Amino acid sequence: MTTPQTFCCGYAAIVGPPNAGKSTLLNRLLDQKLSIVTPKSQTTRKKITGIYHNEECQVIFLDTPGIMDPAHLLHEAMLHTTRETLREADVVVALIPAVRNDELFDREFAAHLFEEWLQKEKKPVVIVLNKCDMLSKQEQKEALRAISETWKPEKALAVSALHGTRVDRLVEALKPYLPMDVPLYPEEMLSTAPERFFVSEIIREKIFLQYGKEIPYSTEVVIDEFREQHEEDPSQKDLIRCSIVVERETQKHIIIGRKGSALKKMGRAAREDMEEFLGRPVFLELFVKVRPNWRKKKGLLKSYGY
Ligand SMILES: Nc1nc2c(ncn2[C@@H]2O[C@H](COP(=O)(O)OP(=O)(O)OP(=O)(O)O)[C@@H](O)[C@H]2O)c(=O)[nH]1
Repeated sequence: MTTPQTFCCGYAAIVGPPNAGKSTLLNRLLDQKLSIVTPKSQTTRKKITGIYHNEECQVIFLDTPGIMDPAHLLHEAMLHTTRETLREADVVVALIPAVRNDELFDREFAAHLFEEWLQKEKKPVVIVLNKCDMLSKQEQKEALRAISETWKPEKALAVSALHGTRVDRLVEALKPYLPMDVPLYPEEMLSTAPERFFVSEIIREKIFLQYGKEIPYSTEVVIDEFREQHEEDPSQKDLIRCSIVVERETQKHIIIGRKGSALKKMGRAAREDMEEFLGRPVFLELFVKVRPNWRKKKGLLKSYGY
């Protein structure tokens, strides 16, 4: 039986620079694709809660948008999300990617993360040096030593989120900083975000994967209708109607492609993933809309949930 004396449960925020592997780590920890992963940076725009369970603890992970210099209002809203998420956390996972050059990791970023973000919040910090598959054992040790000596986190460990190396040790490292409490969520629950959120994230992922240059960054995905009808009538598929919002007409043409071919290809890939995620058939309708400069407009950002 779980009692507050034997069980711990709390919030762990995952922070780091864009492309550090935060989403990959979250998906690996939960053994499920909850957060979108692409080789491009800044794919994560909103906070995603993933819930990890074992016999001794429940860790509610909060993924955050990557920390970077804000270029417009959307970036500022993303950084605001990161700041708010840090405040909610009992413990912080600071994800620092290893790099294969003379520095082993980005020292300048790590200094910025600690000095401008983490020291102000005064939360316990576990440093995770991710992408350690890119470094030798010796280099990993050197990097961890340099990090520990400079910023004195509660703990520092090297993992590879991509390959799953030492990811299980992270939960052990976090446990001492979680309050003793009963689980807040039932065991079968992997996230508090609704299905429609994951559906829009799947479309965003496909856009990031298929289109180049500024297109993914100028795009927002809005679910206009999510009609769950398959469960009641198995001859029907669930209907998902969705708008892809871009900033310019030229972007709309690129998204649609010649005779609709690009949109069709992207829609097919998204629908296949959605069906796998939801475990039921989906009819997906996509519309492309132009909303000039949506990333700079407060009202529109708000209506998109930022
Ligand atoms: N070699 C290596 N690559 C990794 C590892 N973890 C993540 N990656 C890659 O790094 C890229 C970025 O991963 P994400 O998980 O999307 O990174 P993120 O920090 O969530 O990115 P943002 O959405 O920009 O905040 C992807 O191409 C991943 O496959 C790792 O342990 N080793």
